[in-house]
Amino acid sequence: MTKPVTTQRVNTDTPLLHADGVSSIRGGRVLFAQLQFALYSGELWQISGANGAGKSTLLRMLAGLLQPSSGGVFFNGHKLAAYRNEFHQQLLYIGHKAAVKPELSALENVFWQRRLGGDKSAQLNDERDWDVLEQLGLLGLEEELTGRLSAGQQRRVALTRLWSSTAELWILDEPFTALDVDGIALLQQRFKQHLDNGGSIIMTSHQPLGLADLPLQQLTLAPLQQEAMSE
Ligand SMILES: Nc1ncnc2c1ncn2[C@@H]1O[C@H](COP(=O)(O)OP(=O)(O)OP(=O)(O)O)[C@@H](O)[C@H]1O
Repeated sequence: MTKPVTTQRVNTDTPLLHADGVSSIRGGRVLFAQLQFALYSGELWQISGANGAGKSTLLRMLAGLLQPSSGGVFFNGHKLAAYRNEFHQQLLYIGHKAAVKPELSALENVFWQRRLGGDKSAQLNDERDWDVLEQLGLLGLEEELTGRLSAGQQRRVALTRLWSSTAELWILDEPFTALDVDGIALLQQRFKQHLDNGGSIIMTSHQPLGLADLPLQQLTLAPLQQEAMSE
């Protein structure tokens, strides 16, 4: 079982997202229990913990992709299940896999990400997509099949969503994976812009983050003595 350890903060406003007493039991193992978590607009949270501690599981719960074994997740004070459409309009979730279509070019991936993100005006070869590719250092690779790009280049294609989306809440599983030093700096700059605009971010990362000018808050899933439980 793991015990949540969070930093202390005092804020009386309604959180943008909060988890109230959530627990996860997977394969008869308690990953976390009675977890309390609240995220407010403009905040950046890092969820850390050992391999298998339940970080991805918690992110998927917070993104409404997985039901907690007990407890609930709330967006702007509304239970997710009853507020799904509004929540999805404000959510950008990127899982730990690259989340790109390998059989499409980088440019096609960026287009489809924009279209599937709800932008009905999006067109293939959109100037905005070229801008995003340029910002991510992907110019010259736009016609390449994404599956043939390197791991870091594929990650950059996946992360273009952070440049084209208008979602308020980003939930990102290991976004820095495979990025080089320049890629990490680019992503940190984008985080800062998003937070300065009042956006919020929850992410996992195994790396200690050098986010000196970003107000990082920590939630650690720490291992406790395991108890056998049924799901
Ligand atoms: N679909 C599933 N069914 C049963 N158990 C699962 C399932 N998915 C994950 N688990 C288990 O839940 C535990 C937590 O997995 P999770 O991916 O959340 O860990 P993590 O903290 O993100 O790990 P890592 O740092 O390695 O990415 C693991 O022991 C894993 O085997």
